[in-house]
Amino acid sequence: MKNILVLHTGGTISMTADASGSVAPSERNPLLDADLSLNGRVKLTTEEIFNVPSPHVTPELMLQLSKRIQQAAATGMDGVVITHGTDTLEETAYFLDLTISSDIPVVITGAMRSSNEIGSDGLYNFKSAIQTAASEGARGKGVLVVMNDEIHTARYVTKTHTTNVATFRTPTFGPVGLVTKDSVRFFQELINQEAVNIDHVVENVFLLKAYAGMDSALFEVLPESTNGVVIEALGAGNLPPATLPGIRSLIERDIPIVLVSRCFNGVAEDVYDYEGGGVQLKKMGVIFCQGLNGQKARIKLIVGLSNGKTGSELAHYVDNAIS
Ligand SMILES: NC(=O)C[C@H](N)C(=O)O
Repeated sequence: MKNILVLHTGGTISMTADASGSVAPSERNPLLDADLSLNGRVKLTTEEIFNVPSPHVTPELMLQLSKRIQQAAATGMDGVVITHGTDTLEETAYFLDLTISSDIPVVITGAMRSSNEIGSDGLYNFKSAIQTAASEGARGKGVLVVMNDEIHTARYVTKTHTTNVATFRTPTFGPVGLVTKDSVRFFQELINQEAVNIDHVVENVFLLKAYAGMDSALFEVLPESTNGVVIEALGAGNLPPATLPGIRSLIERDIPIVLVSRCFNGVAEDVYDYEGGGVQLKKMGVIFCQGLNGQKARIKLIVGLSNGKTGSELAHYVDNAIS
């Protein structure tokens, strides 16, 4: 029998739709009444650690969740399942992946349809997540996201559709496993990454998206207290030339700038050697982050800074996304 800790945090999976179709938190989380012991194979211990829609989730709440999971691992739990709203699920999942050092399975899930809607996917995803957390194959694989029968890594999964139940996808690399009625199968090797220890989260790390004709205006209005900036750059990792004065002034202020691509697939690299091209940006000191999307790169920058990393150590930590 596996002892699994369930941590409910809120989101559509625990919400109810009213007669007009508007969705809001339920008076009582319907998942609390679900009997999902998988025919006596698992014993669930359930906590509502918080109950918020995921747009209300902050890095501070992610840290609280991370600490609770580490404590559960230290006190003998065999696995952890987290239910979460889908809007920021990928950010929480990646934050946990970067900060939890235990190798017990940690699985996060959510739902696209609330508990009383036709075709509600919550209970089913919850069951799949429990199955995964109770499986031997999930050990040592970092934080996993289970939705719609698929298993994805926290590092690369992203929400791709506003309503479709098949919203969670892993661009470029694909899912790492599959949940069937009775089994959990993994079909990709996972890359391990060492977790870092943090006891607080650094604030004022911003995310900007590049666009045709972008200039330095947004860089110039960043507050004095800015600790870091992530830019979703164009294509393989290029920016319009008019952004360069803004980039230069941030680098002169020792504010780390991390660059990812705004493209859905692929990695950012210093390929182009023209004004604003990746070669020039890298020479200026911009950190290229390979394979993460903007919101994940921001989480990684927050975790790195909160761990006290600076300079080349921070650059190595942030850019080392694939190897
Ligand atoms: N499907 C969902 O869970 C979306 C909801 N707005 C949330 O993230 O809390």
